[in-house]
Amino acid sequence: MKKIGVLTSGGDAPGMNAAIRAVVRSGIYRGVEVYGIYHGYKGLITGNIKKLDVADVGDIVQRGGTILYTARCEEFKTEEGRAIAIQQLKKFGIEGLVVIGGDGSFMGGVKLTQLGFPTIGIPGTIDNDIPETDFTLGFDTALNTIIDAIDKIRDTATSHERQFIVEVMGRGCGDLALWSGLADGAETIMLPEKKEDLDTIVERLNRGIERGKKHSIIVVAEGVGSAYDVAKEIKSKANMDTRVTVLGHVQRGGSPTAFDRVLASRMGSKAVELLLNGDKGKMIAIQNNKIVAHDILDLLTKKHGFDENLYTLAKELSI
Ligand SMILES: Nc1ncnc2c1ncn2[C@@H]1O[C@H](COP(=O)(O)OP(=O)(O)OP(=O)(O)O)[C@@H](O)[C@H]1O
Ligand SMILES: O=P(O)(O)OC[C@H]1O[C@](O)(CO)[C@@H](O)[C@@H]1O
Ligand SMILES: [Mg+2]
Repeated sequence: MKKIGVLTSGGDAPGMNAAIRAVVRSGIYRGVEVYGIYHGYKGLITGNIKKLDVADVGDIVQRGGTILYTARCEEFKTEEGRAIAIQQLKKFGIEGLVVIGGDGSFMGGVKLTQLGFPTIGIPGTIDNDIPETDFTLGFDTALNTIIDAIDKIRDTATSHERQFIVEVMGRGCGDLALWSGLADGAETIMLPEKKEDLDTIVERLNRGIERGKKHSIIVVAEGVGSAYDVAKEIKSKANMDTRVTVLGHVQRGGSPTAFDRVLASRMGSKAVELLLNGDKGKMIAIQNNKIVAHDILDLLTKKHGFDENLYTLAKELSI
């Protein structure tokens, strides 16, 4: 293999740039040319492709977002779209591809692999919703952004003796809510994986109030529903002064943490190594601090594991 490509696809995540840098530099170090494909699969179809040199990925390890831009591309889901993409890859002489993104992006990669075009995935999404990896790129940074925000919210919650409902991202996965809730000592954590009825939650809040606790933080994963609805229901069940904060896309930005930068570097290098060894249709993962690879079709039949122990611990510590 003499030329490989790299693209980012789906929602962006801090650490994607560090992964792009690692793919480009590991590729060049191993003697191959590396091409950046802009705007995800859309750029593959339109041929928005450019050779990247060592200097092109300088000064980006610390930057959030993705210098390659990202997109969701409906056309790539069609056979015709993918046929054009393959033509473009052939035109540029690119023989292997690293896809940095989420589960949808990996499905796209698998389709390319099935068409005889080797692809390796790197999990990049703040949600941490990918099976068979302990962490995805961006999760740790987003977590730290959330914690910083909740610490600030707690100051005002304490001063005004209010109950704050904070909505964090995570469409189908409650990891951001669970980890931030535990790290911030939230009184209640609401997750899509663990439905708890509001009466129980209100009872617990009331017990706290009886003990003299005048404020509390409730962290809600977006997959559970709107924080505004939760606040409305709490108000209807108990006379509490509530406020809502929806953290939104601020969670997707910012300079990646050291953890995400190191993870991105390890994953990017491993992806290139695998591709050049003739591997395909695999996703790089981290398990017990080891960088490993899993068959994408296999792993997409599974669900990201819910950490029951962490949930129990969070409950234990917020009695
Ligand atoms: N089944 C599929 N076949 C071919 N391409 C796909 C498929 N599913 C998704 N893709 C491609 O991958 C892109 C990104 O997918 P998706 O919007 O699901 O995001 P993702 O990678 O799962 O990231 P996230 O969910 O973290 O935002 C799609 O817009 C499409 O171009
Ligand atoms: O606004 P967008 O780009 O559609 O993304 C929103 C979604 O992306 C995620 O942050 C994952 O990247 C989800 O938690 C959220 O629902
Ligand atoms: Mg997804």
